[in-house]
Amino acid sequence: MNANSPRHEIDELHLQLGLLQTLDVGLIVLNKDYQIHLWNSFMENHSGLLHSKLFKRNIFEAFPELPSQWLRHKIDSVFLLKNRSFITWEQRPYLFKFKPHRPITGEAPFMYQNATLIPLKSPGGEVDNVGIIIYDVTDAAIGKIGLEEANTQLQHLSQTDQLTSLYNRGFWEARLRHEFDRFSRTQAPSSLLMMDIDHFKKINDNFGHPAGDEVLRQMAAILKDVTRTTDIVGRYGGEEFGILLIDSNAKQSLRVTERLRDRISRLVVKHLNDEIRFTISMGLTEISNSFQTHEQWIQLADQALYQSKSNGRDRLTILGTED
Ligand SMILES: Nc1nc2c(ncn2[C@@H]2O[C@H](COP(=O)(O)OP(=O)(O)OP(=O)(O)O)[C@@H](O)[C@H]2O)c(=O)[nH]1
Repeated sequence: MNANSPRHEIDELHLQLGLLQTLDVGLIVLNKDYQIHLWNSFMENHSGLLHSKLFKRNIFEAFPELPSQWLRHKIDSVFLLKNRSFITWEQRPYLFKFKPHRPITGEAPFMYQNATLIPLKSPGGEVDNVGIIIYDVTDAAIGKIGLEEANTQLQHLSQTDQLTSLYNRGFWEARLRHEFDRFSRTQAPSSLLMMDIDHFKKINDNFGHPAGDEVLRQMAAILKDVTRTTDIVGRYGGEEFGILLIDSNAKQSLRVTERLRDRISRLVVKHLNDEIRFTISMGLTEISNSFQTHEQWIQLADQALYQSKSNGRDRLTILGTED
């Protein structure tokens, strides 16, 4: 038989496809009408549908759940451009919703898949068929997703104060520095509010450390409550907190300090049989071009807080808005 005869080509193709049948990947061959010409044993095993049942059926009719418009477009461009095309699980977790089958991937809800679309050329250079190879990448995908989740959790832990769930000092100060740098470009006002619970040591001494912790937690919850989600709330030290009020000048920030004083004055922290009331002192400073560094901004707000303390506590002092 002539090596280039159609009969020989088909035999050759069958030989190759026979080999591919044994591989642990899915293989589908489609013609230009999206009719299935090959559905290998991997696909049979995972779909529960035999090649003989699917032979010459339009793949989009046989699998209406496929993203038909998108996949049709992909297949068409492989026919047209005669180039390979790739689909990764990160783009779409799967093409065919198969159950995961490996014990290690017990937590996977389905088989994650990568796919390669290959133009199958006849010796004349025509592309009459497209092969789709489906790879089971569930283990790799689950590993990567797990790693990303662990990283997010780690990142959260490294930014957050355990007791109050506010930003910890390091992260809060980094955000403040960022805002300070941004100000030099935008000149958008922000204000820094530093605050401290009055006579907190007495709360610990009189009611115990766990009661003190509860006071800190409830104080933190109020801080979150009276601020916008864009404001940056942090625990600066033991019983000292800082809030970066974004896009608020000192005058606008007074609405927050008033709300805060009102909420704290009505707060009664119940712990065991005790009812704990407390007050806070505050220092407020609007950002200014006169600061060379963000530390100077913190220093002035801290100085304002210190003045509130030395003038009798339970009050607000504003410093540094005259320029
Ligand atoms: N319960 C509890 N106490 C803390 C924590 N961190 C710091 N403290 C306590 O906070 C207290 C701070 O006391 P001081 O700095 O003397 O301030 P103060 O008693 O609030 O007095 P003024 O600030 O002058 O009104 C100390 O007793 C610390 O032990 C914490 O995480 N939990």
